Amino acid sequence: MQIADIGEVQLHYRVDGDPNGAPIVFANSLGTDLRLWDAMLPHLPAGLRIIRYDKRGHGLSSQPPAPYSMGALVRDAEALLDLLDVRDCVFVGLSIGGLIAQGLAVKRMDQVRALVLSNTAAKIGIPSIWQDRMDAVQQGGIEALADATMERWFSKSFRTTPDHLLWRNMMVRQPVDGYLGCCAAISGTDFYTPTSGLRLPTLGIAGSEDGSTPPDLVRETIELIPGSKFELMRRAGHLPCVEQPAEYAALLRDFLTDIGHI
Ligand SMILES: O=C(O)CCC(=O)CC(=O)O
Repeated sequence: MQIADIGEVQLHYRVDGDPNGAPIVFANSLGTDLRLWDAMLPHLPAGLRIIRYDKRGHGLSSQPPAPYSMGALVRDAEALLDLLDVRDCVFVGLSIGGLIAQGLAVKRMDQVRALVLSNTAAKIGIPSIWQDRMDAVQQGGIEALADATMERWFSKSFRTTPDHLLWRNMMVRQPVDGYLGCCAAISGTDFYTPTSGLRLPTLGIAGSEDGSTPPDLVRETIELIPGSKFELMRRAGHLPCVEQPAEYAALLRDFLTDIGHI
């Protein structure tokens, strides 16, 4: 467990794998912390320097008051990678993590050599949906959204297993300011134009039962980047690295091999 003091906030992060290996960075979704990747990590190939972190307002990172801007979330990732002296990483971003990935790739070509945009889009939802969610949380806490969220996050079959309750618990334990702050950041973000200008190897991953960022939405963003590859994971929801960790890692391994990162 490590903490990076980047001035405005302190970010909790972890480094696993080979400290001298090729860097791969993971940014997780709304309402989750860096344990999102726990089950998938052991399936990754050897020789990678694996970095993951809790974005502001999540996990063990600082909890500044809401709202947050996407600019601040991108700056946090940028500062963490500078602190860890990371260049030419593969940045894997899931959902809001994928928005951070797009923003960082546009800003810091020296830090990011390739992208994995997982269960994400250039624009997620519309402001009225995010406002409704923020209103619900302000009235009833994150608990008020939890059951509906599980239906978007997980496939029908995964929801019949008790495992999904761990993720429900994780969601409702996130700081309210962190959840609200990130909702505001997503609501205010439309990366359609900057992402259209990206020219770097990109893999898109979608889940066939994703109720948050459905496959067509993910595909539309991936197709903005020439030469990108799109993979659909069947019988998976919004968090395929949880539901199908070995299959998810296999997609990453093939992509890392294709681009010569391993
Ligand atoms: O998961 C995210 O980071 C944002 C997208 C979303 O709507 C998640 C959810 O369904 O709660």
